[in-house]
Amino acid sequence: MELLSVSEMTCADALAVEGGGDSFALMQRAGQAVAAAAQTLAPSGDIVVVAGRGNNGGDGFIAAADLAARGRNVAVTLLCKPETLTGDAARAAKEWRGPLLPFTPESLGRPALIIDALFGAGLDREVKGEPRAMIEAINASGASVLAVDLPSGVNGNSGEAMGVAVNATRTVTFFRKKPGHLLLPGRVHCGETRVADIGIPPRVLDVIHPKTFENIPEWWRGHFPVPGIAGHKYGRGHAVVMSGGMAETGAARLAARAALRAGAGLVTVASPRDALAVNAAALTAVMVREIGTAVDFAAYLEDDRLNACVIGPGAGIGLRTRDMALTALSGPRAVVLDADALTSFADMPQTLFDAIASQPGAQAVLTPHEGEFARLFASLAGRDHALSKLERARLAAQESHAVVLIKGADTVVASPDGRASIAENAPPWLATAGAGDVLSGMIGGMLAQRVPAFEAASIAVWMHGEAARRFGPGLIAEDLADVLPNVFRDLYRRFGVVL
Ligand SMILES: NC(=O)C1=CN([C@@H]2O[C@H](COP(=O)(O)OP(=O)(O)OC[C@H]3O[C@@H](n4cnc5c(N)ncnc54)[C@H](O)[C@@H]3O)[C@@H](O)[C@H]2O)[C@@H](O)CC1
Ligand SMILES: [K+]
Repeated sequence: MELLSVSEMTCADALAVEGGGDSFALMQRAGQAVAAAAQTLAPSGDIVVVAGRGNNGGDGFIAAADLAARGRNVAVTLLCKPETLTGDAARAAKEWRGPLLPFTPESLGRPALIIDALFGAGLDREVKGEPRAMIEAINASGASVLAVDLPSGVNGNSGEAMGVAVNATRTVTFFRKKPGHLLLPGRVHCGETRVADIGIPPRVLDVIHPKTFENIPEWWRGHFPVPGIAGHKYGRGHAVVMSGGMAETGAARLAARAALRAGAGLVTVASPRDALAVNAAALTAVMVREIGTAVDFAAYLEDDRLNACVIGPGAGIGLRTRDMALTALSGPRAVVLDADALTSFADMPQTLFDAIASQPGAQAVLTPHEGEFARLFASLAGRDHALSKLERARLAAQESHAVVLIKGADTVVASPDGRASIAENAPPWLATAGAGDVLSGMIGGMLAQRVPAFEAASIAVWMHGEAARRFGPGLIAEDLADVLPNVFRDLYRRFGVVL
């Protein structure tokens, strides 16, 4: 579940070799894993291996030799002259005694399977010229495509397509996935990604200390909140969700209901007077409390059982929301700032960041979508094309001292301490009005249960995606909270919690 950057993967390889391994043996196992995957993907028909000049191509040669030995009809097309290959790739190429075709799109012919071994972790610039024409031909071929390590053209760290990238049916990577397998558009280019064990001992991770994780239950299970048998509702915390004015109360109610479903012991909607009746009429298990001004809010928050606040959904942009957020941040409680609360600080982000930094025990979570991110972190968003979503989230977390969650189909959560998670379970139909309000409420619910901010946000992101996936197309935001009990039930089973 750890994700390794390209340099961390190089380090893992080096540590495995230092620890008595052999780099060519790693390449052999990588090539054999590719050959095994090829057999499953295309049990019959011709195979063409498109090889580059680096070790990715080396893996391709090993796979070609292995598949030929299994009786498959295989040809290799190589980007350079074989005598210019060096190191392990040169050694792998020597094991190949089958046909070597010219590096032209015509050489592809009409195979059942193309093995893409052109570029892997070593891709370091835009793809142009002959490799570009070859990638375009692979994509137009109609054949199944098995990518070795990464679809050629996809940057392993950022998931960006560097000019052009192979559209793979399946990708086989080695030891651990890389961020580029999960971040968009890389994930789409990968097709289905599988990880092969090539004999790198997991203990190398003790030296590397990876800080990027696939957002899956196995990673956060140690922080998943399970109420104890002798528990009290106050033991599960009390979340407060700030409501906007009369015409904008729905978002806060969505968030409040989600906070309760996510497990908060109690949830209160803090409502301005004009919206009190509409909020009260529409809520049952969620409580309502009149809060007009930041002074009222501060007085209310003197009750230290109120341990998590959600401010932003439908809150309105401007001074009132800013004051409410700063009030929430002035004490030892967890705070989720979303939507309008983020935009309210667009002209004065430093005021927000200073307030978070001075918050005792700082457990703040900011949940921008790309537009809100650009308003709050203008300097990072301006360098948009230079920085990946993962890097932007990390830098924003450092700058704001908060956990920063950048939404999308590849939601990234980053902690000021450098850790980050990437989720890939959100279905396309989760992009629907109000889904973000539900997410901020779920994070509030997790925080109320005293889950640390980074894990609270990551757990909520995964459960939110999972709820949407289970409900299926046609989902509206109101449905999400009601699917959560099923998601909880399965997590309890998965974690061996007795129901
Ligand atoms: N390091 C190891 O021990 C292992 C590495 N393995 C394989 O090795 C791969 C990495 O090998 P390399 O570091 O040799 O890198 P690659 O094989 O990905 O590519 C490097 C070569 O491509 C060139 N190149 C990069 N971008 C280009 C572009 N846009 N246009 C044209 N040429 C470009 C570079 O100049 C270099 O010659 C991995 O992806 C994996 O497939 C596996 O064999 C497992 C073990
Ligand atoms: K590749």
